Amino acid sequence: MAETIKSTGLRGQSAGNTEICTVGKSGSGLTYRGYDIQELAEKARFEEVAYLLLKGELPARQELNGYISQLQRSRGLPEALKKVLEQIPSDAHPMDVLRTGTSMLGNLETEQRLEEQQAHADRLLAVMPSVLNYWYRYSHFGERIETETDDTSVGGHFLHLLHGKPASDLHARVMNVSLILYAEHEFNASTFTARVCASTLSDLHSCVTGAIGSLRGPLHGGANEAAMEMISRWSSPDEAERQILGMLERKDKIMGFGHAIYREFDPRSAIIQAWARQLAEDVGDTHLYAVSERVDEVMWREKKLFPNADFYHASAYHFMGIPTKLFTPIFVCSRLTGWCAHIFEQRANNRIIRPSADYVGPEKRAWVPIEQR
Ligand SMILES: CC(=O)SCCNC(=O)CCNC(=O)[C@H](O)C(C)(C)COP(=O)(O)OP(=O)(O)OC[C@H]1O[C@@H](n2cnc3c(N)ncnc32)[C@H](O)[C@@H]1OP(=O)(O)O
Ligand SMILES: O=C([O-])CC(=O)C(=O)O
Repeated sequence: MAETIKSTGLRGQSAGNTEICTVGKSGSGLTYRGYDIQELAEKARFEEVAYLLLKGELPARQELNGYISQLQRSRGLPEALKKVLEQIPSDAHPMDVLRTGTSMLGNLETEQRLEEQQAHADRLLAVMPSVLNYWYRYSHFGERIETETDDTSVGGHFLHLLHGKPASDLHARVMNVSLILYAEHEFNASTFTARVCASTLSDLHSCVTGAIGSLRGPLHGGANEAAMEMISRWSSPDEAERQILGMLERKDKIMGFGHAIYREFDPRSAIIQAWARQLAEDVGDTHLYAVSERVDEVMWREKKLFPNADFYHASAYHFMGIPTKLFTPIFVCSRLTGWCAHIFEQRANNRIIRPSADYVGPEKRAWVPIEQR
């Protein structure tokens, strides 16, 4: 029995090799192709990190400039995809919109051969903010927006499409860091979904569509939205503390805390926390950031549970005027890079992923005719 519980959720079991990322190893505990997350968040552009993950090495200056131009040129939406997006109601969850948008794109720009995989991954990276914001602005405000902007960064472009004006330097900087932090995380649930799908030799759009479905859940990417809904209910740190103690008493899950691999801290949290603090000062926030810090303190004091990547993303995104339901879709715009890198890796050394199950159902028994049941 103890063995069954331990192995639930495949925890602690290796499911394969990867050259892309380490999680929970020495140092800061998170590296992308050998580069430490802290250094990447401080020094890199997201487009450089995307290049690193998808193509294996950091780009030289010319390669980076070329990549940025390529992404800029690939932001347009086919008319048939716009038509589909216009059919999706305003109360749909935006993760469902991305799932449908990716799937539709797979019908319009189908991956035919393995050699096309890089081009399709780059296209998805360029076009995902367009899919989301075209639907959002049309369904909520009746506007058919132009999705091609001059913005050089994916993060700045995203905010530009959302708000209809170029992002401030501070907001573009925070989006850059956020997209880097969310880009890759080894065999997490959504990436594993993508790899399982890739292992059947399916197409890239199917792998990404499945991964979006896995990321949507509140135990994974959906936790940033759930954390925002939770902290926005409380108007002071004292109220937050009372409510959290009550939730812990009732054995409720506190969204944005804990992790399947990290045991003491998630190295991404302190990085986005510092930006959330700066944004709080920038907008003159009077309580939301303080509420977040108090929840963090109480969770550590009571349970030795720490904020994961999602918790401080909630207040950071909120301070940039991003609607809560778009939080997890931003995660998609970033994690696409990790998913696609893993799809490539799986394809390069493939064997169909097909584990076994321990049967715990009824013993073999006799068929009962329907009249006798
Ligand atoms: C980007 C990301 O996807 S990061 C993860 C985002 N998800 C969340 O923030 C959702 C909240 N967190 C959780 O549900 C979990 O911590 C998970 C899903 C992330 C990890 O789950 P597990 O690997 O099963 O967690 P773990 O084995 O560390 O749990 C140990 C104990 O702490 C408890 N625990 C873990 N996280 C929490 C939490 N956020 N709130 C309350 N209790 C928790 C578990 O219930 C478990 O208690 P038990 O031993 O009495 O059953
Ligand atoms: O690794 C995990 O299980 C979840 C996570 O933090 C991520 O996907 O970024």
